[in-house]
Amino acid sequence: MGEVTVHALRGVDLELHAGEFVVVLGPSGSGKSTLLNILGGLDAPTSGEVRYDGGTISAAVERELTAYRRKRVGFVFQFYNLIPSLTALENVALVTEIADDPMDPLDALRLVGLEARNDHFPAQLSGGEQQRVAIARAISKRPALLLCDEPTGALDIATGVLVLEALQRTNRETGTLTMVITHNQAIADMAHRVLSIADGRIVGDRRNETLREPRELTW
Ligand SMILES: Nc1ncnc2c1ncn2[C@@H]1O[C@H](COP(=O)(O)OP(=O)(O)OP(=O)(O)O)[C@@H](O)[C@H]1O
Repeated sequence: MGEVTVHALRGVDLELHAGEFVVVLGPSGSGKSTLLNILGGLDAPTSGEVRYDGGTISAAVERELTAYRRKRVGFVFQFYNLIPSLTALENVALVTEIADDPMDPLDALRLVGLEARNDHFPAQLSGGEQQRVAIARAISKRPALLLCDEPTGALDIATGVLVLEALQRTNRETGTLTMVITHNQAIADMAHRVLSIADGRIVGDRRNETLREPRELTW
């Protein structure tokens, strides 16, 4: 940034495995979003490599990167980014129409428990329900990787738990590698694996022996 050099990440070395539910914890500015954006092909590292399924994403040309994002990666952000003039089902169908081997959009909504609300517009849904539609949309293309940046950041506990349950169910039933960035330490207890980031470095990488269900979490 002009005269100032910002090191968002410093020598991150990480291997992620199919089917894992990974929570990434770290203070504000520690590099969590940067890591997620690099893994998702939204940002490119200035040095180093990102490998996926035998290929190198960091060296990919823009067209390949677009294909990687479109086919392999689902994104869920803190604010749901639904299209207000489309119903829940149509928001999901927007993605399934351009995917290679998508789910039926109604099946995706069923996975997040919102099948009955399929013809409702975002304004007719609560924040947590909108986030579950965003999850259905992200998983409907059957991504290998589901990247979630503070998915419960804007929600109260009860609603956040429903969103976490939807993420857990899709991880279990579809085997999608799910990565959830959060400030919220409590969420770590439902993850297979917990990464801690501080000052651009991975300072912790542990596995939970026993997992807690989302409804057992409190914060
Ligand atoms: N586009 C950018 N240009 C310049 N600096 C950036 C940019 N994006 C991130 N940074 C800096 O990189 C560092 C890591 O930012 P990042 O957003 O990855 O952190 P974070 O852990 O996700 O933080 P938060 O929890 O607040 O979202 C911060 O110092 C941030 O200011």
